Amino acid sequence: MNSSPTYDDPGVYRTLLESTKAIPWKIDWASMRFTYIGPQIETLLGWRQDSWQTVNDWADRIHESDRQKTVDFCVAQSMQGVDHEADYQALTRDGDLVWIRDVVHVKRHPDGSVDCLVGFMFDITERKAAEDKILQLQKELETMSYRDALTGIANRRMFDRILDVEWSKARACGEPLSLVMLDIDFFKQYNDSFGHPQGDLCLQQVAGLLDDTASRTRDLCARLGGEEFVMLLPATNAEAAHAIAARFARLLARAAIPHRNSRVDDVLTVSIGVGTIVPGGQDAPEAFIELVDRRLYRAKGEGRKRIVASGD
Ligand SMILES: Nc1nc2c(ncn2[C@@H]2O[C@H](COP(=O)(O)OP(=O)(O)OP(=O)(O)O)[C@@H](O)[C@H]2O)c(=O)[nH]1
Repeated sequence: MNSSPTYDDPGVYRTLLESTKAIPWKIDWASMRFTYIGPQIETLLGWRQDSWQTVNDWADRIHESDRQKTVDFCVAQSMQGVDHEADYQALTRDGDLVWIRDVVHVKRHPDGSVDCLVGFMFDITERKAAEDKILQLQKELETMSYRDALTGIANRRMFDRILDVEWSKARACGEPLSLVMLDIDFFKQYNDSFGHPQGDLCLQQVAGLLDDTASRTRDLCARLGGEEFVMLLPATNAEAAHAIAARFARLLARAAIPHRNSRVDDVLTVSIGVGTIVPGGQDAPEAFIELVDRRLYRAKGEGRKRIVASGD
């Protein structure tokens, strides 16, 4: 290996190159051998400077999950004479991994054929770790922004998104889509008699029962806000939707959550509106939600603790 750089003023350039954190290198294209690599490589990866002889030494020290695609990419770009950058994980002598960004300039002969490659390796481990952290946080944030913080089930935002998707699917397949909307009866009085923290626990319990009720993979339970919940039931006809609403009411009755200040029972009850639609060209999800909501409020008006599944 010839480790002396071939520059006009080797002394100055050498000092500059070897004092940067980036690691300079040069590969002769015809022989595929390193003609130079900065001594800093030993500090970064542990491999001695004179152990970098051929491109195979470079390829062998790339983690196997990145090796083939990095080598293929760099060779293809170099053959086309295109400057390029490659990010990959390099293996240190101790078996650790370091993220490297290799920035490569392709030097060509006057006839256009490749003469040599010159480049810099940058240690981007910290940057990658920060990027990974940001991605992870973004994912968490996205998940959180679709979940109701109190109950852990989907929130209104998620419901709106899924409804859009299921609506299109139902329209395309001519399938029925059902909604069960429910609201706890006299929940203000529940909070007043048991306190807000107990009210929160009660909402969590109701959410759990909803989850138990609508168990098919495409079913979605969501908290729309306050003490109002919804079950979105794809490929479910009116009869089945009514049966599911009734099943929830049964599960809630079995849970027998005491509610001494309710005016309809001595346990927690709900009022429920149910609707089913096979969406056609003119139908809009908003109008369907409003219809089911009106049924829910009719259930309230007609005495609560009941299911209304028909009428406007
Ligand atoms: N504990 C708790 N209470 C909530 C939450 N969100 C809304 N509420 C309460 O739910 C109650 C809803 O009251 P209303 O809209 O009057 O309804 P209601 O008392 O259930 O009466 P009806 O629906 O007519 O049977 C209010 O007292 C709100 O403070 C929450 O996250 N936690």
